[in-house]
Amino acid sequence: MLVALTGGIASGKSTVARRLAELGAIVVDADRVAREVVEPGTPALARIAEAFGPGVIAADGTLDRAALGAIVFGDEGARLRLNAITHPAVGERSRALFAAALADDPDAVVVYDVPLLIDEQGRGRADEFERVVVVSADEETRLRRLVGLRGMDEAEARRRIAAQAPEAARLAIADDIIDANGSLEHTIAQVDALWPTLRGVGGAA
Ligand SMILES: CC(C)(COP(=O)(O)OP(=O)(O)OC[C@H]1O[C@@H](n2cnc3c(N)ncnc32)[C@H](O)[C@@H]1O)[C@@H](O)C(=O)NCCC(=O)NCCS
Ligand SMILES: Nc1ncnc2c1ncn2[C@@H]1O[C@H](COP(=O)(O)OP(=O)(O)OP(=O)(O)O)[C@@H](O)[C@H]1O
Repeated sequence: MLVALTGGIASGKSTVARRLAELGAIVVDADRVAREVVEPGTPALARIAEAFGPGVIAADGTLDRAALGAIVFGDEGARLRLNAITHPAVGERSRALFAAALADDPDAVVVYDVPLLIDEQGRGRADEFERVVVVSADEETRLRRLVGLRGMDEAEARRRIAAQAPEAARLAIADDIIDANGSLEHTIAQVDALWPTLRGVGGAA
């Protein structure tokens, strides 16, 4: 079973993914894969340096994430150029990880924690997955978490939210919705109720 877990920034995807892992899922984290594919020496990092200039490479040769973030979250064209470099590499590496997990255990529930499953055109990569779970939280809730819990500057938080598909577009492709506006306990309880249906027992799969 291959499941996509998506949601807007700071909706609570990682929190849900962590719970699913505790319950037995194998989680592949797209943000983490996106870091791996731009490590020093990778073709993607070389292309980023070419496209955005030496200012996005730190003195130690790693990607200066703050510098690149400042460019791409304020400029849609730049963000799409970055996506065009990173997304094929992230997709390829992620698919290899899914295949390895399923080869190891064909009954595994593999969960792909991915913020950008859908794109401006609609379904994006959603059709690659048997189930799409959307973690849903209002924009104001997400903004409060970015500023209050992660210490992000409010303007930066608004720019990041605006750089993603609207909530309605995510909800439109959901097979299952986890409402993450409430308490953590409420979120976890919904994950626990969802899990048997992903395992193919105790409900519609
Ligand atoms: C721009 C970068 C350097 C900023 O790094 P930073 O450490 O500040 O953020 P991090 O990578 O932890 O991402 C945090 C969140 O930002 C959002 N986000 C990241 N990249 C993008 C993007 N291209 N478009 C919209 N939202 C994005 C996601 O919700 C993500 O969970 C980095 O996000 C990046 O390289 N992005 C391009 C790769 C990508 O699309 N990653 C998303 C998963 S495929
Ligand atoms: N009801 C809730 N459900 C989920 N998370 C909650 C809830 N209430 C508060 N939080 C907090 O909100 C934050 C959500 O962050 P989390 O990393 O899970 O989001 P994310 O969607 O993975 O973000 P990103 O797109 O940046 O990776 C966490 O600090 C979590 O503890």
